[in-house]
Formats: sequence, C-alpha cells, structure tokens
Amino acid sequence: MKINKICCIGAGYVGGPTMAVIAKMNPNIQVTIVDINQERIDAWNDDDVSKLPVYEPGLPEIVKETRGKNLHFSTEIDKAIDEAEMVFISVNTPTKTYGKGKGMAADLKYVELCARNIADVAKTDKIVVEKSTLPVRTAHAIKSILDNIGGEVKFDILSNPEFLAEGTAIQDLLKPDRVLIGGESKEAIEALASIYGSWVPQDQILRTNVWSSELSKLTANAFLAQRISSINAISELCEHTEANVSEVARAIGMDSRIGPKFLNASIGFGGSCFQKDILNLVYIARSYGLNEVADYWEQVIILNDHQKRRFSDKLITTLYNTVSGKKIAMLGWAFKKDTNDTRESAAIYVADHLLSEQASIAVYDPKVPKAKVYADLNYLNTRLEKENEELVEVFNNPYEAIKDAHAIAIMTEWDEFKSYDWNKIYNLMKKPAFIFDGRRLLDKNSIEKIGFKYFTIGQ
Ligand SMILES: NC(=O)C1=CN([C@@H]2O[C@H](COP(=O)(O)OP(=O)(O)OC[C@H]3O[C@@H](n4cnc5c(N)ncnc54)[C@H](O)[C@@H]3O)[C@@H](O)[C@H]2O)C=CC1
Ligand SMILES: O=C(O)[C@H]1O[C@H](OP(=O)(O)OP(=O)(O)OC[C@H]2O[C@@H](n3ccc(=O)[nH]c3=O)[C@H](O)[C@@H]2O)[C@H](O)[C@@H](O)[C@@H]1O
Repeated sequence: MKINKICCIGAGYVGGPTMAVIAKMNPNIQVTIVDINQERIDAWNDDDVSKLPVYEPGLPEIVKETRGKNLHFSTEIDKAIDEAEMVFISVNTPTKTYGKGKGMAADLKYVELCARNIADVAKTDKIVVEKSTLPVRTAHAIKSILDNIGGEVKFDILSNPEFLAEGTAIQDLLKPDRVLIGGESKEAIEALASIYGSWVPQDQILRTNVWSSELSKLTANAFLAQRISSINAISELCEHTEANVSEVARAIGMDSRIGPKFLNASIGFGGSCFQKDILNLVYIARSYGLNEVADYWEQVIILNDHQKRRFSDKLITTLYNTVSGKKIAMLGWAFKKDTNDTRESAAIYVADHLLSEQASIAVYDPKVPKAKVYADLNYLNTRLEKENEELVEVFNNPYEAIKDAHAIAIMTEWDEFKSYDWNKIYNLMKKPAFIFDGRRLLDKNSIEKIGFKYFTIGQ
C-alpha cells in the first residue's frame, strides 16, 4: 500500500520535528500538520524560521527546505484528515488533573477527541498511527471509537511511539537507534515501515504486537529516568563521604554492562514526559493489583522530588538559613539545554520554594521568554500570583540578572554559561558570593580561586 498523503494531528514538540523529517526524507509524500491552536500554526508558518514555536537545533533549516512544497501547517483539521491515507495522532497526553486517576493516569481526552474527529470525517480507509505516548491497551479504545462511529470505513491502528529527546530531536530522528511499529495488519505495518525505510535501515525498524509497542515506550522512559534517580541517589551519598559522583559515574560507566550514558547527576530530571510516563506506569500496575511493581517505579519519582528539594534546602541553609529579601540569580529555566521547553523544569520547583521563603528571583535563560517564566510559576502556585510579579524579574542579559545577587543557582546546562566572565560576575555580586551548580557545569577549582563559595551536586 503506497501512502501519498499524511496528516498529523498535533503540531507540538513531537509532531513538528517528526513530520518535518518525514517530509524531508519522502519528497513524494504530502505531509500536513494540523492543530487546534491557531497561534501555534501561525508561528510554524512564520516567514522568519527563527520564530518557530519549537526551538530545536537543525529544525529551521528543514522547515525552510520543505514548507510549502510537501510540508504544510494548517488549522483545517477535517480537510487534512479526509485527504490523508495515514493519520498520526501526536497530541499531548498529560497527567490527569481531575477525577479518577488524578495526579497519576494519563489524560486521554485529547486522543479520544482525535479518534472521534477521524471517525466523523473519514470517507475512505485510514491507517491511524498512535505517535503520542499512551497507556498500554489504548489502541483498543481508539479502535472501538473508530469502528463504532466510523461507518463503513476500515481503520487499521498502529502504535509508533517516538523516542526523540528535545534539544537533539533532529539528530535523533535522522539517526534513530530504532523505530518501533506495533500493529495487527501486516499491510499497514509495512506501509509505515516503508516511509521510515527512506532513511532508516530495515533491521532497525522493529515490528511487534500493538501492546508490546505501547508498553515499550513507557518502559524505555522509566528505565532512562531510573538511571538518573539512581545516580542522583548516589550523589547524596557522595556529599557525605567525600566521594565525587563524576568519578563514580565514570568508574561504573566503563563497565560495558552499565554503559556511560545518562549518568549525569543533576538537580533532578524535568521535561514533559519522564514523570508523566512513570506515574502512568505506576497507575497501570496498581490497576492490575501489582503493588510491588508500582512501588518499585514510584520510588524513581520520590527520589527525583527529593533531589529538587534538597538542592533548594541546601541553598537556603548555606545562606545562613534565610533567603528573605535576598536576590538569587537563576541561570537557566528550560528543563535542559537546547530547548525552549520548560515543562516540569526543576527550576520552577526551586524558584517556588525560594519564593515561599521570600527570596527575590532574577532569571536568565537564552531561549525562554519572560511571559513563560511567570506562567510557569503562576500555574504551580496561584496563591503567590500577585507577589510573584514583584519578586520575580526576568532578564535578557545574564550580567544584569546577576548584579547584586547573593547567590547564583545554575539550573540548565546551557554551554554559554561556561564561557561567561566569572571574574566580572564575582565583582557584580554581594559578598560572600555563592554559586549552587545544579548541573556540575563549572570547574570547582577555578571558580573557587576567583573567590566564590561553590557548591555542586555529588561532591
Ligand atoms: N516532547 C517530547 O520530547 C516527546 C513527547 N512524546 C509524546 O508525544 C505526545 C505529544 O507531545 P508534545 O509534542 O510534547 O506535546 P505538545 O503539547 O507540544 O503538542 C501537542 C499539540 O496537540 C494539539 N492538540 C491537542 N488536542 C488536539 C486536537 N483534538 N486536535 C488538534 N490538535 C490538538 C495541541 O494544541 C498541541 O499543539 C505526548 O503523548 C508525549 O508524551 C513522545 C516522545 C518525546
Ligand atoms: O518521551 C519523551 O518525551 C522523551 O523523554 C526523554 O527525552 P527528553 O525529556 O526530551 O530529554 P532527556 O535528554 O531525556 O532529559 C530529560 C531530563 O533528564 C535530565 N538528565 C538527563 C540525563 C542525565 O544523565 N541526567 C539528567 O539529569 C535532563 O537534564 C532533563 O531534565 C527521553 O530521553 C526520550 O527518549 C523520550 O522520547
């Protein structure tokens, strides 16, 4: 079965980059990305590709090359679904904030709306591809909606989870470790496999049943996050024993069974997925009565929350047990470098804690605008909304953010922070000048030589 037209519902951090790469690698396929958010679609269509809604190295070049040729961004959802032979669902699946499973289960309302939309509109057979991360057995619910509303039209459901990481999305998409396709219909699986086959070697395209595919995505994220919580747990022990967590990570990472990646001790993982997907896994395990399994994975989140909290606790106790009225400069707000995404960023939680102790916060991030910082804080804690406006300042220049600060907290590992004039920064600050390096980014010896009091994770 040859696919000529693809529709992707959801023009976000996954839908945008993934479809841009599919379009680039398949010039004969017309790809239309649709979204209900007009502002987002307008930004994707902006002539100035530096204004795309998703900041991702390498993405502007691909959008420039393909947009208007075989890549299109639109709010005409029904039209795009109707015309396509293959429809990807790439909408958000956040943790539920209400009702049964509140705070744990994935909220599938957006996915269900997409399924209903496809069923209402489709006049010809469609392959529907789950690109969103979904709880195991969701394909069953989607199929049931499609078959019950969709009349005579035949729907094949595939699970094709995405493994890209933000900040390296284009490289991850161009050279994936593997592509995973779960499904029942061999014809549908091969139709999707041939699209990826334009650039991914066939032996890296795995075919499984739908349930294995859905569960593999949650499992991959749980394993990755587990490694971070594992090294972060050891980082706390290092701080009490004069061991150095980087040396420990290097020593264990050279064991080929363990491997060197994902062993950077940090202020705690952020991002829209690790926490959400583990909570979802925990919820699913509990719903089958598997309490030991659920408790095991829940500990990854408990440790991560502990890591964020102990960072801000350390800052407060070191500043003589009070930050009230003191200016703390926060370098970085995004959840990792090379993205403008701030979802679940550790910076938000640390700032919130410091604000509750009446500190004033000065934020600088190369890619995060002022409005986003305020929105993140107000979302977390509406009670502080009025005070936040006065206590939080966001700067376009790091030196202005740091001027007169008592302490700097490094929240994101942006490369540019390493090349700052730290002598100049020292002179701009109140004394003693403290640095709390949540990313192990700076060299302790050279920073201390300048006169700073330097603290980092795991040392
Ligand atoms: N962000 C990431 O790095 C990764 C995310 N994922 C998964 O991919 C899915 C999407 O994530 P993101 O792209 O980060 O989310 P996002 O929030 O950036 O984008 C989702 C988009 O879907 C749109 N949308 C929601 N309901 C819609 C509807 N009924 N019709 C049309 N558009 C609708 C929203 O307006 C939004 O623009 C999630 O399930 C996530 O877990 C998977 C791998 C990586
Ligand atoms: O499902 C998803 O959304 C994606 O989640 C992660 O990707 P992402 O969250 O974009 O970024 P990561 O590089 O995994 O970083 C996540 C968080 O962990 C932190 N981290 C990462 C690695 C490490 O060694 N230490 C560490 O603290 C990062 O700073 C960041 O806050 C996975 O790496 C992707 O494979 C997956 O597709």
